Amino acid sequence: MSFKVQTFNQIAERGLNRFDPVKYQVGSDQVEPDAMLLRSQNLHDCVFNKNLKAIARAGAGVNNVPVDACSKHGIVVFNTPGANANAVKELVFCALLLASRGIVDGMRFAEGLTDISDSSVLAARLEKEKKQFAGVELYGKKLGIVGLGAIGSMVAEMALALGMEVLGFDPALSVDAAWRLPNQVQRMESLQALLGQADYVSLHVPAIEQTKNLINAENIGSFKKGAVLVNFARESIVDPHAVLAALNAGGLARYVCDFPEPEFRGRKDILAMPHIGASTLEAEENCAVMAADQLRDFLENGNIKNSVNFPPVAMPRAPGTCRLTFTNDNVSGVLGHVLSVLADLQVNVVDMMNKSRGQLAYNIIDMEAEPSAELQAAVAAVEHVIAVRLI
Ligand SMILES: NC(=O)c1ccc[n+]([C@@H]2O[C@H](COP(=O)([O-])OP(=O)(O)OC[C@H]3O[C@@H](n4cnc5c(N)ncnc54)[C@H](O)[C@@H]3O)[C@@H](O)[C@H]2O)c1
Ligand SMILES: O=C(O)CC[C@@H](O)C(=O)O
Repeated sequence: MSFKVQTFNQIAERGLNRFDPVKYQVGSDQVEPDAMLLRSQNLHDCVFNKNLKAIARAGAGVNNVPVDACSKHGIVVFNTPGANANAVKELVFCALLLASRGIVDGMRFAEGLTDISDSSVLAARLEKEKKQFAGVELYGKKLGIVGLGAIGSMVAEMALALGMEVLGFDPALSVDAAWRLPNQVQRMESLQALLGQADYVSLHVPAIEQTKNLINAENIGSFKKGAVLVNFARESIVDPHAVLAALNAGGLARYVCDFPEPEFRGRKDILAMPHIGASTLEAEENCAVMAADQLRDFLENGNIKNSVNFPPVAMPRAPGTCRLTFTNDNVSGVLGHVLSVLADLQVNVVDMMNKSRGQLAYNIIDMEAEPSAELQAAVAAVEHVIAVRLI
């Protein structure tokens, strides 16, 4: 059994090393790959080859992957939940400080005093001018966190440790995420309520249809006067024109984000970084290793962990068996039909698992003996079966 994995973007070496070179050909030049491994590469206009079985996003957001189209073709899409959350949390801490203290302007000012060569003259000038760069402390301020998943919950913990009050809003909070959340986080019933009370607002929601322009011209007026908006989630979540208008009107004090826009240039009240929230050695390695391991387990065993469109499925392999996996539309009767095909071909089933998620169902069947050549085609021909593999 051998597989081709096509890579996009800079994938950490530690992740690439997880692929055994005897079984895998890995690289950006692979054609007709079994799987793709990527970071922010936009796949929306990509034409997928018929052999493609899986796409692994080494990161959290999957807005660069056409997930619905993948589901239609039975392509499993993975991400790496939480693997870069600490990196983003640390940069949010930095963003809160940058927004509150005269760090950037003060450093630029000091750097700009190039005409002063005497250090005591320089020190006297800096002492005289430093009042322009005075700021405020985070301690005692209110941080509103929108989206309390992997990153939001870590930001909450950090803010509480800094002595901030934390307000949270997440109407879709999972049970696991709720368990992770410190109980001092005050639950807000609406985004509006959070915006009205927070001194700082940090966004940690996915870029999906429901979060497009979540911060917009209608609700930007709800921010507390002088509040700071922090966006290390995605550009589509914030309407930049609404932010610019609020900054110009003095409603918002600062916008710190990971997504520069041409109109942001030269503004002292906007600090825009080049999408570096997850750009740490540790996060890049964590994401690459997790993505690679998930791909390997899927390609070699058909197991699925951390998919955004398929259910989680893992079945230990019964020794000496051959494994059939298939994806089907989640309608009744398909599994029964496939089992009758196997019975007609005199195949003995040793173990099996069937799970569904939304419109899709996924099945693993371990069979006693090596099946005849016609089995895969016979299963593929069953109505509502989308993809079949023999592993
Ligand atoms: N800047 C970067 O480099 C960087 C790095 C990692 C993640 N991100 C972005 O951050 C996002 C969040 O990452 P995560 O790891 O915390 O994901 P996550 O899935 O663990 O958490 C997202 C949370 O948002 C909540 N949510 C969804 N819709 C919401 C809404 N309308 N209002 C409030 N909450 C809502 C979900 O219920 C979930 O709890 C990612 O989807 C990605 O786009 C950016
Ligand atoms: O790969 C990156 O650098 C960014 C990843 C980040 O945006 C994510 O959604 O995890």
